[in-house]
Amino acid sequence: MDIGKKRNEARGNGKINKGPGRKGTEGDGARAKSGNRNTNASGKGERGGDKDKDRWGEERGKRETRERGNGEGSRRSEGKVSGKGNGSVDRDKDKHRNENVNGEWKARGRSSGESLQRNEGKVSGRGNRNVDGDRDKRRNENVNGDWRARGPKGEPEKGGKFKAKNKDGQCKVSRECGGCQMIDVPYPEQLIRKHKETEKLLKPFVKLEGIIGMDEPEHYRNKVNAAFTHDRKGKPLSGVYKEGTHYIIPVEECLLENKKADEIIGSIRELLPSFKIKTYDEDTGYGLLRHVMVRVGYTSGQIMVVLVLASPIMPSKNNFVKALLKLHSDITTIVINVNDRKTSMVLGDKEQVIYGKGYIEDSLNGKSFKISPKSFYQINSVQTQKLYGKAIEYAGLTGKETILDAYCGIGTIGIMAADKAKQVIGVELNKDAVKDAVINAKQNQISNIQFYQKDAGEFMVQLAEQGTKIDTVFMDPPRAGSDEVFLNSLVALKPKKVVYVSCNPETLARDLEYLVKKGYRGVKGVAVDMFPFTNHVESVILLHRKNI
Ligand SMILES: C[S@@+](CC[C@H](N)C(=O)[O-])C[C@H]1O[C@@H](n2cnc3c(N)ncnc32)[C@H](O)[C@@H]1O
Repeated sequence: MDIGKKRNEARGNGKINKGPGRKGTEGDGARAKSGNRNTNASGKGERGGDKDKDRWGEERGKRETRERGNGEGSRRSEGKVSGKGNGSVDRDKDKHRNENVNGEWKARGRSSGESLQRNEGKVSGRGNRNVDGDRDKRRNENVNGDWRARGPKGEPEKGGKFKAKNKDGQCKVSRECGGCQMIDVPYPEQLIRKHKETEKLLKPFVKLEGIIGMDEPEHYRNKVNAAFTHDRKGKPLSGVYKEGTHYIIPVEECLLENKKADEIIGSIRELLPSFKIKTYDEDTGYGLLRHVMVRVGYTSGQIMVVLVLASPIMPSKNNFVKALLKLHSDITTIVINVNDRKTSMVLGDKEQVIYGKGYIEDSLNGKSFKISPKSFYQINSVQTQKLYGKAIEYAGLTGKETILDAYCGIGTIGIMAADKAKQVIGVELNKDAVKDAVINAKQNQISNIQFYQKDAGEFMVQLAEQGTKIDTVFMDPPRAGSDEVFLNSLVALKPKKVVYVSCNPETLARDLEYLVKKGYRGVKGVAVDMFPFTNHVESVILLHRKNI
C-alpha cells in the first residue's frame, strides 16, 4: 500500500497520513460535507440506474439536514427502527416470541408491521409517530399484565426493571421530548420489534442470527448533550430540542443518560446565575452558553465537560471551574468549545482546555483509547464491546490478512483487530479522531497499523487505482451509510470479506443491495441493541465475495 509514498506524505505509526485536497472537518459536520461531495460523484459509477441514484441522492439530500440537526451527538442521531403501527401483540403469539440463546435474543413470530422511517436523525423526536391514541391504549393494556413481558434471559418478568415505563410516572417529559419512542414498551418486546424490523429489511440479503440486548437497559448513554436557554425571568434551563424546532424542552434527568452527566449539567445550570453567565439566545445572538456536553468513560470513569460558548471570552472562568470541581471533584477535564456560528451544529472548531488534559481515556475489550471532544465514540460502551466482538469474530482473522478499517474514528475496531492480522489500514475524515487513533495505536503497542485522514470514498478510489490488496474490509459509516464512490472501489478491490457495521438498517439495506448485485453474498448478521427505549438499532453483517 503506497498511498503515503505516492503523495509524499508521512506514513507509519505516530504520524497522520493526510489525503490530498481535502481539509478534514470535525465531528458530524464532516459527514455532512462528505455527503454533499458524494452527491456530485454519483451517477458516474457502475451503479447507474436512476432508481439507485435517487435512493442515494435522497439519502444524501437529507444528510446535511440530519447532520446539522444532530450536531455532535444529538441523541437523535443513531439508526432507527421505527414505528408506524406497532402491531398488536397477543398472548398466544407472545409465547413464541422469545428464545434466549447464550444471552442473545432470538426474536421470533409474526411481523409487527412496523416500518423503517426515513426521517431519522432529525433534531429530537417530537411528534412521535409511534404513539397515537389507539396504540397507546393497546400498550397500556399490555403493560397491565397481558403482555407477558420477559426478562433478558427469557424468564417471566418479576420486578419493574424490564417493565414498560409509564410515560407520566417515569419520565416527566417523554411526550414532549419523544426521544424514547419505545418508553411504553417492555424491554423484551423492544428487542423483538427491533429484530423483526431489521430482519424484514435485510431479509433479501442476509439472515440475522438474532438481536443482542442489554441486561441493564437504562442510563447507557456515556455522552450527554444539553442545549441551554432561559425562561422569561432569565432562569437557565437545559434540555433537548423539540423536533424540527429550536425550542428547548427542559430535561433534568433522563432514562437513557448517564446519571452523573445529568447531575453535572444540573450543577452547571445552577451555577450560571452566580457567575452572571447568560445562556445564548439564538434569535438575538445575545448570551454565552449554548450547550454543555459531558462524556463519561465507561471503564475509566474519567469525565470530560465541554462548555460550548458563543464567544471565546468566559468571565470568571477560573472561579467557575473551581466551583464546578468543588461540586464534582471527579471531573477530569473541562474544555471550552467556541461555536460562534448561526448553526444547529453543537460544536464549533475552536477549543480551549481550561482544566485537565482536554480529553478522556477509556478502555473497551482490553484496549485503551484517547477520546477528544470532537472525536466520535460509541455512546453505549456495554453494547459496543459486544458489537466489536461480533465484528471481529465474523471476520475470522488468521493473522495473515491486510485489513481496512474504513470510517475508523479513533481506531477502535482496527486496533482491536490488529493482533489478529498482518496489517491494518484505517481511514477517517475527522482530523481529531485520526490524531487520537495514532496515539491509541501507540498506547496499545500496535505497530502494524497506519491511519489516513481522508474521505473514505476517495481513499478507496486510490487503493483501487493502485491495485492494493485488501483481504478484509471493516466498514462502519455514519447513519447515511456509505456511498457509490466507496462501494464501487470496494468492489474493484475485491476483498474476500466485508464486515459492515451499521447504525441504520435502512441505508445498510441499500448498500447491501449494491454489494450483493456486485458479487458479494450475505453470510450472517446480528442486530445489537445499542439504543434501548428508542427506535434505533445497530447491526453487524458479514459478506463474502462470491466464488471464493
Ligand atoms: C459510526 S462512526 C464509526 C467510528 C468507529 N468505527 C467507531 O466505532 O468508533 C463513523 C465515522 O465515520 C467518520 N466519517 C464520516 N464521513 C466520513 C467520510 N466521508 N470518510 C471517512 N470517514 C468519515 C466519522 O467522523 C465517524 O468517525
